[in-house]
Amino acid sequence: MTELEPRAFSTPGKALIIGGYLVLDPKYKSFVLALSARMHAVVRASTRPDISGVYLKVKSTQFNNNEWNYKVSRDSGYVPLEINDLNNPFVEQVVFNVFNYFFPDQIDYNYIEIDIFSDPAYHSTEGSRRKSNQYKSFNFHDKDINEVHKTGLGSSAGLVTVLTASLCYVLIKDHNLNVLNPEHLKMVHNLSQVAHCQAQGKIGSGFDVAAATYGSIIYRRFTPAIIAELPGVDIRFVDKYHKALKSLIDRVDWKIVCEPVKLPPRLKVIMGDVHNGSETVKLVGTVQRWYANNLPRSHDIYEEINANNIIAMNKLIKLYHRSEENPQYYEKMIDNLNKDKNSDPDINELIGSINKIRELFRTITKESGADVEPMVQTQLLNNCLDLNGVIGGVVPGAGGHDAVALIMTEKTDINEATKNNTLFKNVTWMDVKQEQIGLKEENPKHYEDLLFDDEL
Ligand SMILES: Nc1ncnc2c1ncn2[C@@H]1O[C@H](COP(=O)(O)OP(=O)(O)OP(=O)(O)O)[C@@H](O)[C@H]1O
Ligand SMILES: C[C@@](O)(CCOP(=O)(O)O)CC(=O)O
Repeated sequence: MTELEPRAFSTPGKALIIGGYLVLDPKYKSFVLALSARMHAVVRASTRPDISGVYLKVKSTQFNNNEWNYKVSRDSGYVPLEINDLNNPFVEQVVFNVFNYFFPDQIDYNYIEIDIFSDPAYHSTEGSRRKSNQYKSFNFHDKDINEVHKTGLGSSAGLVTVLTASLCYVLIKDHNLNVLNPEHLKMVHNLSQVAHCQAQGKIGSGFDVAAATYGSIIYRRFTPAIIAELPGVDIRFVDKYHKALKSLIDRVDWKIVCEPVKLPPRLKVIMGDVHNGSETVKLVGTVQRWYANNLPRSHDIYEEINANNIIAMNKLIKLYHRSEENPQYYEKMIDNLNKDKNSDPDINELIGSINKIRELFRTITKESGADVEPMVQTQLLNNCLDLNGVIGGVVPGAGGHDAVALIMTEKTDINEATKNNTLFKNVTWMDVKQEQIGLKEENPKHYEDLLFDDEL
C-alpha cells in the first residue's frame, strides 16, 4: 500500500458587511470580511488494490462522529454513492464536481480519507466539550451536524471550498496543488462555486465561497446562468458533463470581481450572535417578490442603497490609504473617535452612508414583510452606536434575527462596555476577528492528539 503525503487546508468564515441582496445581481459590488473562524480539512490517500473504483470517507468527528462514505467510478459519471444512504449535499456536490473536472482514467490513490474540523465560533457551544492540543481547539458535540445551531458564519461555503482543495490535491497532476498559485486558487474557487450553488439549489450570490477562497474582498458575482447552463448527468455519455465543466472552470470568463480589501487599521469588526437564526432562503424570496411587485420604485431604492454602498466602500478604502500616508495623524484621528465620533469628515460620511443603507433596508422590511432589519435589531444596533468607539453597525448578510456586525475602534472593549447592561442581554459577542487570508495551507500534524480540556 502506498500513501500520499497527508496535507491540510483551512478556509475562513464571512460577514457580508455591505451589499446584502443587491449582490445577488451581477451589477452591484459588495464588501465582505473574512473572519478568523475557519473550516479545516486533513486529507490522506492511499493505493488499495483490493478496492475497485474509488472509496472516499469524509469524517466530521466533532458532530457525533458523523461520517459519509462514498463510492465513485467513472462508469457512473462520478455520481457519488453513499453506502449508508446518508445525505450531505455539500459534500456530494464537491465529490461529483472535482472528480468530473479531473475525470481521471485511473486513480493512483483510490482510498481517500478526509477529516473535517470547524472552529468553535461556527456553532452554538451548548452541550459541547472542548478538545485541544497546543495548536488548535475544537468543540465536540453529541448531536449530528444538522441538529447543532449555526451562528451564520458560512460553514457550508467554507466546507465546500476546503473539501474542494483537498480533493484537487489528490487528483491534480503530480499532486502539486499550491494555494499561493492564482491559477490553482481560481480552479478551487470556480469548482467550489459550482458545487455550492448546486447543493444550495442556486440561490446564493457566492460571496461566501469567494471569501472562503480569497479572504476579505470587494465582491461582484458571476452571471448565475453560467452554472445553470451546465448539462445534467447522462450515464450514456459520461464525458458530457466533464467537457462542459472543464470549459466553465478553465475557459469561460466569469466576469467576477474579488479584489482584496482590508478594514482600515485601528478599526475592528465585532460580531454579535443574537441566537435566533434566520432563514436566508425565505428572506431572499420575500424581498425578491417585493422587488418584482414594486418596480420601478424598488429599483430606485436599490440604486439609492447602491450609491450609499459605494460611498461606504470608498470611505473604508480611503481611510486605509490615509493610514498609510500619514500614520501619526491617522492614529490620533482614530483615538479621537473614542470621544467624538463626528471629528473627521471621512468617518462622518462613512457613518452617514451606513445609516442611510439601514434606513432604506427598514423601508424594505416594512413594505415586504421580510425581517431584513427588524425592530429588535434596530434597537440593538442603535444601543451599540451609543457606545463610545462604535462607529457603525449593520445586520450582516440577509439581515434577520441572527447577528449584528459592528465596526469600532480597536481600543473599544465591547464585553466591558456592555457588561451587566440589560440592553445587551440577548447578544453574545463572538470570539472572531476580521482576517485577510482565504484558503490556507495548514500542518496536518496540528490536528493530532486532541484531548478534552477538562481531562488535561
Ligand atoms: N463541520 C461540518 N461537517 C460536515 N458538514 C458540515 C459541517 N459544517 C457544515 N456542514 C454542512 O453544511 C450545512 C450547513 O450549511 P448552511 O448553508 O445551511 O449553513 P451556513 O453556511 O453555516 O450558514 P449561513 O449561510 O447562514 O452562513 C450542514 O447541514 C452540513 O451539510
Ligand atoms: C441576501 C444575500 O445577499 C446575503 C445572505 O447572507 P447570509 O447568508 O445571511 O450571510 C444572499 C446572497 O448574497 O447569497
